[in-house]
Amino acid sequence: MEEQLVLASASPRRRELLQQIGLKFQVIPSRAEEHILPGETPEEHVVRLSLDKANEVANRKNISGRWFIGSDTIVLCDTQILGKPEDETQAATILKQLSGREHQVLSGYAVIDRQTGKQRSEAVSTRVWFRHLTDQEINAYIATGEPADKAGAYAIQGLGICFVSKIEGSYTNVVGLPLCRLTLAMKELGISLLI
Ligand SMILES: Cc1cn([C@H]2C[C@H](O)[C@@H](COP(=O)(O)OP(=O)(O)OP(=O)(O)O)O2)c(=O)[nH]c1=O
Repeated sequence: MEEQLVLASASPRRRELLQQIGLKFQVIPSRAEEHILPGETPEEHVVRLSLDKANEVANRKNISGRWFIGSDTIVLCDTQILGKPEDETQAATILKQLSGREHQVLSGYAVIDRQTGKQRSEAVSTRVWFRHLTDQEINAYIATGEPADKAGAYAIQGLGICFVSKIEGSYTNVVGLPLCRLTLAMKELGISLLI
């Protein structure tokens, strides 16, 4: 029997986080578009995209499964939304901006129950402080390839942890899914978990 839970994501980080808590699920990357709409707040943005990603997969006719999870992660610095860098130059600009200061990582999640039509969604924020980074460190970090597909051009679960002097809030939220909040929402929608 196919798994009833579907992760609508191409992110290996999200897959690993759900595996970490013992869940069995299908992984189907979403094809939802990721544009910022004029006037929407960062919180509204990540929640909308999370819902779009989950709904896009849930609405496909040939897909089995009952519950669909979508998520989106952005970095907020100086009220500016920093997504995934388009190239190495942009990665360097982002890392220089984050150097020596605090930023916010905002992840949205959405869980949709296709059987009952019920859904839960929310934006969760984590505060992260970076120590000062030299240009040499930034260039060496970019050369590792790690920043390429990460919001804010770093990975807290990788080498990027060396830049983090302090964090306040959920760690898994920075990696890509706020597991504490998400699992509460999953329970409310009837998904059985070990705890
Ligand atoms: C800040 C940070 C982000 N990230 C990653 C998580 C996400 O994969 C990515 C943000 O991009 P997203 O657009 O949220 O996700 P995605 O395109 O990788 O996958 P999908 O839309 O299919 O779910 O940044 C880390 O892995 N570690 C970090 O420390």
